[in-house]
Formats: sequence, structure tokens, C-alpha cells
Amino acid sequence: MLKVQVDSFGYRDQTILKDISFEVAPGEHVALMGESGSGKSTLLKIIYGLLHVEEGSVFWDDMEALGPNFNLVPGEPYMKYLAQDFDLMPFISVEENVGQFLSVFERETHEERINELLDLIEMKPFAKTKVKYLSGGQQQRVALARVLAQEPEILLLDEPFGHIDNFKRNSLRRNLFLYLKKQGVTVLTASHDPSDVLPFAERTLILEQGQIIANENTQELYKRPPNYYTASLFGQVNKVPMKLLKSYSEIDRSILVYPHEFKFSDSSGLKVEVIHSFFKGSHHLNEGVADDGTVIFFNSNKKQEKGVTIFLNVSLETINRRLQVGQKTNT
Ligand SMILES: Nc1ncnc2c1ncn2[C@@H]1O[C@H](COP(=O)(O)OP(=O)(O)OP(=O)(O)O)[C@@H](O)[C@H]1O
Repeated sequence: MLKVQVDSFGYRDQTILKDISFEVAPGEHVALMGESGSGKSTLLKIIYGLLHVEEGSVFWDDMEALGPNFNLVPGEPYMKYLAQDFDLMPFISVEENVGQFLSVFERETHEERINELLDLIEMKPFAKTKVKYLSGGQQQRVALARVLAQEPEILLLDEPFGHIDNFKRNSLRRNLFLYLKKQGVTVLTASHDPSDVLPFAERTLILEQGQIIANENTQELYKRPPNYYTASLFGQVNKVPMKLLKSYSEIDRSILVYPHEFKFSDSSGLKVEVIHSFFKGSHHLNEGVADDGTVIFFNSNKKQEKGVTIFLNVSLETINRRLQVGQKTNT
């Protein structure tokens, strides 16, 4: 079990993290989401031992991970960290960069293992290429193979696909996360991208201004987001007054509705006038405005013409689900 406790951490006199406390079970994949500057990288650096924390501790079972004030070379042997800036050797080849970290006691399997890792990151054709000739995205993939070569028990990933284009990103994240699951590696991934998180992380931590405001099963968090900030990390979301959705409603509050949760109706429901219709490939994302000026984003299969009036409904199941959350926390 990874146990992280950070009572307080700051750079100079500015507090960045406060009252952080969470655990990650062996083999579990946990995502860390939060807006830019919320403290994700700082938290990963503390866990890995790059930053010293006065008030707090990091344990892997009963072993304490010690910070830079205790370790000359940061990090513990059972844990690896893939930073946003990758630490590669530019003048040697891709295969040498990866092979450098394989155990000297298993020389006879080196070639096979390098091939397996290069296959995973889809870089076999570049095995003999010097790293300095690679693009940023290719270097990020090599950095990934390098940390995997070290067979960590815990892997900390900081925006692991940040430099990788969409073309490679989809297959790479599938290959990588399924591989890590199969190997039983404990994973903590910091990301802004819901596609890194929703299909792969069993649990998600939400960081807002240095504090964990949610720590829940990922699917539950998506279906019942405790607040607008959390839901908006998963994509576009609306905060809709109940009175706009159901004119007879006595409930004086708003609920969160994702654009795909609106259904079209012929003549009743939330009336909006279309302002824009954005082509998104599989659907259109439309921006509309209600009579009281509330801006609503909703999906449709076809382009909606500017100025057209549309009636939108949300299922009672979705409304009830969102109202339940509101009883526990303020939306
Ligand atoms: N070395 C540093 N010295 C001083 N302040 C720093 C340092 N590193 C980060 N910060 C500040 O700490 C805060 C949190 O930064 P951090 O990089 O942890 O956020 P983040 O959530 O990972 O952001 P991003 O998603 O953009 O990578 C920011 O306000 C940042 O400016």
C-alpha cells in the first residue's frame, strides 16, 4: 500500500499543497486530475523524493520513502517517475538508452526485453537511432520504455502523453495501461486529459488549489460529480437551474448536465436559441441561450442553424442522480 500524507508544502513562502492524505493499493491505477497549477507535479515530485516535505510522509508498506535531504540520488528503487521533461542520453541510440537500465544479471534476455519494450512504445524502427535525432513525442516514448525497463513496483506518470500526437496517443495509452495492469504495477497518473483517465484509472483524485476535493471511483465521479470544477475536468458541462429544466420544480438550485445528456423535444422543456454549432466529428456541439440568458451546451447529430429555437429535456434518472449528490455537497 502506498500511503501519502502531506500536511503542508510550499515553495518559499507560498503554500502549494495542504492536508493531502490518500492511499493507493498494490496494482491499483489512480489518476490525479486538476487544473494547471493545482499542484499535481509538485505532489508527484514529493512522492518520488525530489522535494523535501517537512510536514508529511510517504510510505510503501512499512518502508518510508525519504526525500532529497536523506538520499544523495533521489528516488527509491521500487518507485519510478516519468517527468514532463525526460532525462535521456542524447548521444546514444534508443536501444542503448532502454538497455542501460536492464539488470546485468540477465544479459541473455536483454535483446528480447528491449524488443518487447520498443514494441510496446511502437519505436522498433528507431532502435539504432541516436536519441538526439528524435522528435519530442518519440523521446517521451523512449523515456517511458526506460522507466519500464527498471520494473518499478510503483510508477508515477506526469502527463505521460503530453508530447505525443493523437495518431500514436490512442494506441500507446491502451498498450501501456493494459501492460501495467498485467504486470501488477501500482500507477499514479497526473493528467488533464479525460481520455487518459476515464477508461483506465479505477479511482481518481481531484486536486483544487493544492487540496484533494474528491477521491472516488472514476466512473462514479463522472456520473455524480460533486461540483462544477470536477465535472469540467472531464469536459464541457452545464450548470442548469432546476426551474429552467422543469418549470413546475420547487427546487431552487442548479444541477450539472453534460452536453450529451440533453434530449431534443418537440415543444416542451428547456427552450434555447442556437448561437453556434461546432462540428466535433462524431456529433455537433451546440451553444444555445435560454430566455433568462443562461448559456447551454448540448450535442446533436446534425448541425443546428443559428437562430433556431430548440426544446431540450434531461431524463429524470439523470436529474435524480445529480440531485442526490447535491444533498451531500454544495454544487
Ligand atoms: N520550483 C518552483 N518554484 C516555485 N514555484 C513553483 C515551482 N514549481 C511549481 N511552482 C508553482 O507551484 C504551483 C503548482 O505547480 P505544479 O507544477 O505542481 O502544478 P500542476 O498541477 O502540475 O500544473 P501543470 O498541469 O501545468 O503541470 C504553481 O503555482 C507553480 O507556479
